[in-house]
Amino acid sequence: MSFLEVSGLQVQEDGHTVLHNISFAQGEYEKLAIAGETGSGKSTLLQAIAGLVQPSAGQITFEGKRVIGPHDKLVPGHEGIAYLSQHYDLPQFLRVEQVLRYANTLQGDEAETLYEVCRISHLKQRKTNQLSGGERQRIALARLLSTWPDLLLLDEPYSNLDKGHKELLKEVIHDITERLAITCILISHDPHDTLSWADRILVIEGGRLVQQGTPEQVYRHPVDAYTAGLFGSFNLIPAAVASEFTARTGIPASGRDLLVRPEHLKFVDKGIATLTGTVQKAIFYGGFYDVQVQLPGISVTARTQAIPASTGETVYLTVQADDITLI
Ligand SMILES: Nc1ncnc2c1ncn2[C@@H]1O[C@H](COP(=O)(O)OP(=O)(O)OP(=O)(O)O)[C@@H](O)[C@H]1O
Repeated sequence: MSFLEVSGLQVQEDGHTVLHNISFAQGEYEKLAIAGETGSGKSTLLQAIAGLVQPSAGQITFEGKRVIGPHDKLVPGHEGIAYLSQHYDLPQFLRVEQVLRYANTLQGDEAETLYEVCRISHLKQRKTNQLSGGERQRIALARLLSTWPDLLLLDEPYSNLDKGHKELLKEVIHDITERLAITCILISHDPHDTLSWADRILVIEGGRLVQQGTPEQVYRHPVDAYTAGLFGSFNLIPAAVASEFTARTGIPASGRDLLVRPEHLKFVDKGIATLTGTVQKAIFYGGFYDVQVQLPGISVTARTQAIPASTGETVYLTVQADDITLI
């Protein structure tokens, strides 16, 4: 029995199918992230898991029991599952301590641990209208967790936070898993948040689950250009010029397009190069340069720590077989 099992889930809104036949399972304490472009159905998927959106087909099973949709339940939601919406709300003009007391089902020490984990112990005497966005969010989170759910669904928790509040919230989310033993699913549009945190990432495109895998798998071997683009920049090499790239790699010419990440195109000496080109321009990004190189038939971007040559000069490149994805 899986901790969470979603099978053949379909959701319709206003006559449109928003989620198509989604199936996956999550183990207890497995950190699952959901990635996808705006409008792909990520929030709808979390809301269906929370029992807040009615599936039109399929089912969701949590800890062995079916999650009931809002059409079949007087008070929508599931007591073991908490959903932190992008649009959370706090009561106005109350002291934080009052907000938490009204929601709280926990006893003294447990409640204090929760407030400590959420980094809000020092805010209890403040009024809710005297808080920053990051503080409000951590209080909303503590209020939600005071029912001590087994599964926490976080919908874009880092959007609209400055760097300091974002880093603090990352520590809070880490401690929610480690200290409170609550399993999390997280949506973020920033690949740094998902790649660095998740055990597994689900990629949603147009309401369909198009790939699931470890961060390394989805980053290094995306199934298509859409998935590749969610996690960073890439070069799309059309099949017509692909043989130049696969030369000396042992990858057979397959008539398919290739994906290569900029950092996987390496500047090398002429003797071991597979590609010869001309530097078009180099753009400085702080920790690295993106160098645009004109090859026969295509311009590519290679990422490097140091500019290999001046504009107009010849450079030599190579790429390893493992770093090429056929699509
Ligand atoms: N209640 C609803 N009524 C009609 N359409 C809806 C409803 N809820 C969602 N949709 C539509 O379903 C699609 C998926 O929406 P959803 O909010 O799940 O996407 P998302 O991937 O979370 O987007 P974002 O990243 O912008 O939050 C969108 O086209 C949206 O307009």
